[in-house]
Amino acid sequence: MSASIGQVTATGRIVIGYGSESGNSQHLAQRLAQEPFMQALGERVELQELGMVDPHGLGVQDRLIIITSSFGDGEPPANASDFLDAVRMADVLHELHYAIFGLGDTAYPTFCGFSKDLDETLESRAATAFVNRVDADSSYEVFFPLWRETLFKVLQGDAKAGKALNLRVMAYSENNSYPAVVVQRETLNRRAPLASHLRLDISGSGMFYRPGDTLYVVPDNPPELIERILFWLEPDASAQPLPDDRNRTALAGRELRQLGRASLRELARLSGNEELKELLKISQKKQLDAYLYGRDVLDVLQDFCSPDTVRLNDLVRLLPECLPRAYSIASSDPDHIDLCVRDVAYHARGRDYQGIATGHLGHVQVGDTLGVFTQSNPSFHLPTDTAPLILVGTGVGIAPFIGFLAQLEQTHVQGQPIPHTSLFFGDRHADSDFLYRERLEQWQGQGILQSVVTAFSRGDSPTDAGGQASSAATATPRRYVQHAMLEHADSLWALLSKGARVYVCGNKAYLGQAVEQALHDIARQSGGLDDEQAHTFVQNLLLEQRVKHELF
Ligand SMILES: Cc1cc2nc3c(=O)[nH]c(=O)nc-3n(C[C@H](O)[C@H](O)[C@H](O)COP(=O)(O)O)c2cc1C
Repeated sequence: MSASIGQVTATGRIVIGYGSESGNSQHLAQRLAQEPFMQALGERVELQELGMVDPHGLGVQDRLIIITSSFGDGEPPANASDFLDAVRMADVLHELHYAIFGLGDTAYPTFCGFSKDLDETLESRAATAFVNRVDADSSYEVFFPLWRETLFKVLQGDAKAGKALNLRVMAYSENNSYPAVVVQRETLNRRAPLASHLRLDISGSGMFYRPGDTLYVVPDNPPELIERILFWLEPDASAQPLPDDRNRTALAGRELRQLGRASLRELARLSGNEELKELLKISQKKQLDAYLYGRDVLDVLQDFCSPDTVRLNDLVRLLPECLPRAYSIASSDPDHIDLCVRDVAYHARGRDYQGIATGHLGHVQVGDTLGVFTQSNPSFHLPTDTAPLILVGTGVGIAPFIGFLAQLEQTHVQGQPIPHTSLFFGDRHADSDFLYRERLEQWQGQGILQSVVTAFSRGDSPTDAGGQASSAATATPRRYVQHAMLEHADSLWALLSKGARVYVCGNKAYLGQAVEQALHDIARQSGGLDDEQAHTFVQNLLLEQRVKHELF
């Protein structure tokens, strides 16, 4: 006999079984048990380790809610394995009604292996899923409230809601990338190197991301580079297909730019070149790095090898597969991924060079397809509290901040509080390189972004995106974001004193250090700290992860 409790029409017992190694699933299970609609059911809600649940002990009126992670090679957590064994041993469990929320990590080949296996095994024993299984990765905090709402609806009697739920992260990877279609392409600046905003359609892919995450693009090598290498290998045969045409095609999928020691060592062995062998000595690491900077495999072949010692099939064998390239995601929309990509093109040693993936992305057009997969980057996500945010980005390092601001806009539209946010943006020329200026001004107008301070290094006067002249009316020809931060030392100190977090994205060579130095100087100048105290202050910010870097 069913009984109506509060708004929930429940029938029998509700057993929440958790399988957890490091506590995430247990914590979610406890939170679920504390939900008012569960609390209203009183003693009929039971919270247990999943391994303690007897699948035969649940009647047709009862509901089993499973929250579990996967471990090892898609194995159950220790406190859940007995349940899987019991289900496997059962002939039929047709009275059993269950819902599974699986936690996992797409970095593991058997993503949510245990929860998927459990779902399949239960189904094979005629048990009934009353809500579709959830496969969550680090997104679980986003999925959990959506799943809880669905559970609530189903327990109220809306059975269809459980069948309509679709919260399954798909685990794409280098070997299983998602073919995303380019649906928009816009040039963001007017001076080379050009920066572009690309929008990829991922609707229906099961790919899930959060602003701050990384998109990997599986690139195609530039055809001109392949042709040049083939010409170097066999100058006479480049016009006609070679006998080993498969190797020719295979070369297109090999890593031609980021050369590892193993490949170089093999080239040194084949060529017998003493100079290359010398460069590969551990003591020559700096010299090797300096040599490789801006060079590719064709340079190495030309500089150290001869075509009679290195053949096409050797190259195909010794070079690894083309490595996917990482890009910060510049959006917060479940159906799209936006990227902000700058051309890498230069002329050196009589040749035109292109970044491998960036060259590829530089040419893709609307309608083209790119092989992509995402990687979660939890240390660069927005926090859940409303402590102020200080965003410091240079060039295309603004990309993740566009994603953050889009996320804050969504939060704001939902009527929830958002943090006080300041952006410091640096690039070269104010007249051509103020990436996303209009969107930033719009966000300022909407009260989503409180201030934008720019630093254009090539002699243009800095302005506030809101139109106000910044305090640095007398700009020096090389004014960088760290200088702009110092000009706003007092307001930044006030924000830091309120617990602000600092997100830094841009050039690996100098930005991280420059911002840390700026924070040190701000602590001295506006916080009145001495040198040692300022040093400790910055170290603490780093230790507490209140300064977060995404440098490339
Ligand atoms: C050693 C180790 C192995 C893991 N193996 C898997 C795995 O095979 N498949 C998967 O999806 N997740 C795997 N994970 C990720 C966990 O399932 C994920 O971190 C989950 O949120 C942990 O939840 P818990 O704290 O409730 O155990 C593994 C994590 C660790 C630390």
